[in-house]
Amino acid sequence: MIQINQLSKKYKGATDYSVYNLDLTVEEGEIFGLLGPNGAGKTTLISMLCSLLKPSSGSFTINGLDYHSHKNQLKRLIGIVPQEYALYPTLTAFENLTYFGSMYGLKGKSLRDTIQKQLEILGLTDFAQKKTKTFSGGMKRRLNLISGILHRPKVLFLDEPTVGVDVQSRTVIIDHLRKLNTDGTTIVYTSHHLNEAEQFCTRVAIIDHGIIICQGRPSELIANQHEIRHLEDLFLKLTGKAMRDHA
Ligand SMILES: Nc1ncnc2c1ncn2[C@@H]1O[C@H](COP(=O)(O)OP(=O)(O)OP(=O)(O)O)[C@@H](O)[C@H]1O
Repeated sequence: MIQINQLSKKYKGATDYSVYNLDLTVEEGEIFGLLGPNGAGKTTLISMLCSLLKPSSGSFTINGLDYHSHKNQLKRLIGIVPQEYALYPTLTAFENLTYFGSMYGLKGKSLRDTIQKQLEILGLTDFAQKKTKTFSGGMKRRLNLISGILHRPKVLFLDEPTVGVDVQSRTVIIDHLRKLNTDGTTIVYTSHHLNEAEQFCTRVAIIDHGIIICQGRPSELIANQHEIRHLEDLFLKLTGKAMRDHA
């Protein structure tokens, strides 16, 4: 489904690579977790896969399509849920979603029905006509999710979709992502919630300094290590306890 070959990114003026010669395959139907400390390169990688950022070198295909030759086809195939809220604060929830739906060529009754259904599943029906600037963090995260899935993408990229939300919102978001996956959407997501990733992902890759240092099924990665009971233990063992401050 996703085939990444020797993908690298060095930002303009930077001395180091943020992603370096990265090879990775994600199979159709997976829920794949990209895990790593702050500054590891997760957002950089996901931004390149969403075609929001140009790679310095290397290549990737999604469903056999390469960005350079099939840009428009690829854009329809994928959904993006960015880390920053992609919402217009002075528009209502319904207006925001109508705008995002129209960007994917959706319109009319079918778009309105899809929006209403998604708002209902994510518990936002009563707030459809409210401006999003009045929403709590959890509500914005749920709305941000809907904006990326209205066109029923085959592959969904999510950058920290549950950051800063309470357990209730997180449960609704994860349950909905599971349902989307069961219905045929391949999911690639980044998170700092290692317990969540352990439960949610079919496979994970731990990234540090732009390089994959370990990948596999969470249960197998844990079973293969002595005195490691959870993904978080393995994560700390592999990436260390030093903080990763950068500016
Ligand atoms: N626009 C940019 N210009 C220059 N350097 C950047 C830019 N964006 C990110 N970086 C650098 O690239 C590296 C990887 O950053 P990235 O945001 O991809 O990490 P991350 O794993 O997503 O981190 P976090 O968990 O904090 O979101 C960091 O060293 C960061 O400082």
